[in-house]
Amino acid sequence: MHQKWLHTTEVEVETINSRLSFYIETIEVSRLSAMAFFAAGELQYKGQRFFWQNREKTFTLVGLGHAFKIQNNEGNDRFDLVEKQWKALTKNIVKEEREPQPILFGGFTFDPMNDKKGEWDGFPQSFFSVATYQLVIRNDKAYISIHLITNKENSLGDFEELRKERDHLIHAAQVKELKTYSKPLMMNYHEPFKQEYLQTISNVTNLIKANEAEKVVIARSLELEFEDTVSSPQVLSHVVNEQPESYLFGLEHEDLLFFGASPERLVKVEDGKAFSSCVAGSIKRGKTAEEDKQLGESLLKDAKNLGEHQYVVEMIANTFEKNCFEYTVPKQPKLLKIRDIQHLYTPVEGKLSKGATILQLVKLLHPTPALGGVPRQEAMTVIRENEAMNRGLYAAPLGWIDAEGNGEFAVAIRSAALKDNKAYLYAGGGIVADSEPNSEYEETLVKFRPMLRALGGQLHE
Ligand SMILES: C=C(O[C@@H]1C=C(C(=O)O)C=C[C@H]1O)C(=O)O
Ligand SMILES: [Mg+2]
Repeated sequence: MHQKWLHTTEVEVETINSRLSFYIETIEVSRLSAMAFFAAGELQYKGQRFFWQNREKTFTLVGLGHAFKIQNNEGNDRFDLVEKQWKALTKNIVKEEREPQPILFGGFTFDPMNDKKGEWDGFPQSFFSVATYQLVIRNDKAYISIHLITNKENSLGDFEELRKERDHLIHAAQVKELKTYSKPLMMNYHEPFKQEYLQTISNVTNLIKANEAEKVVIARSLELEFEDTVSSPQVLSHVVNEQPESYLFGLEHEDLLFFGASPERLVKVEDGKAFSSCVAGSIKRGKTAEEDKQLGESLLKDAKNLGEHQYVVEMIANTFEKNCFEYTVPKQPKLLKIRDIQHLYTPVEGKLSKGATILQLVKLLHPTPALGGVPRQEAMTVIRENEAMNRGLYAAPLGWIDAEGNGEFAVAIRSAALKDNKAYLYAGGGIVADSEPNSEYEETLVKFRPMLRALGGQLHE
């Protein structure tokens, strides 16, 4: 194994109420499979792992174990609180050139005011962690960092143990865990709220016609049951192989795995530049190249879908207007084609004003009208009162930040929660005055496909 020692750092950090030492050691390793590294943590770190890959596949991140958690149930203050604690934790870290830094990974649930019971019971409104073992693959190089954050006086012995364990994990990832996984065996497929969903869509279009809101995104869930408990690497490996054009993610919290393949960026910040994307308006892929092209062209001209899209463009442009000294928004949407569906897509870019940060943008942007609606508060009330489920992290901001203020959040759609031998799949769509219950229903079926496929479920036409 080729190894290059980088550095060991000890910094004193004052968090909200205690003094901690932050030990970091990063080594470069010969390239290894991120999935195999994730799988190597199956015994020791199950329930404390995460996986992330950006759309361009230029950045892959895996975390095993929690060196430190930042979590809270503080409603609207949750974004500020995570930012404050992360700053406190990292303010003394000395940046070394070109090395990956400690990364904070996690998400903010869709709606802290939703109290419906279900698979998300016990999940915090904000849940982030710094991994004990962090794998970063970037620019074709792989780095593994050990993070130890402790209030103990002398932790060098503990750190030595972590080094041994790291070497076992690397060995397992390179030698033992390169498996191919079969699809889980599905026993039951429930569409629990189909009639309610169709009814809700017609109720919501009536509310919209009565001017109680302009656009509301309504979602529903599917429940699958499997013969056996399904493991995280098993489903993630299928998602990774089957959805090359999306953000790929998996986040474990105790016995729940939330995972998915989303085409939608909420916000990315890199060296003071901010990027967001408006993704709303959908049509299926064609069976032939010609049909696909025709469907795409009709989507680009369709008034109902352009309407859905425009709400998102206006809101994101408005947020960039207030937080950037310079920004661009193309006048016309393009097509974003992914395996199962095509969307209207408008990228937005800007240069951040002084004081604007990625977490502030997440706070301001979430939920965009692609996932919530217009006006925001009215739409959230309609969602809360009309959806049968708790969205948890579905349609919510999920991603990472580093100590320098760089990071990226996707909108966690095309996603599912896995708990024991059950999976809950989520999909929704933007409802406007001229929405049709049946075609919205069809749209959700298309949006379920990526996760249904990864889980070995049947595919609807
Ligand atoms: C809500 C979802 O997707 C969102 C809704 C879309 C629509 O209604 O056209 C398109 C893309 C997403 O912004 C979902 O996939 O569950
Ligand atoms: Mg739609």
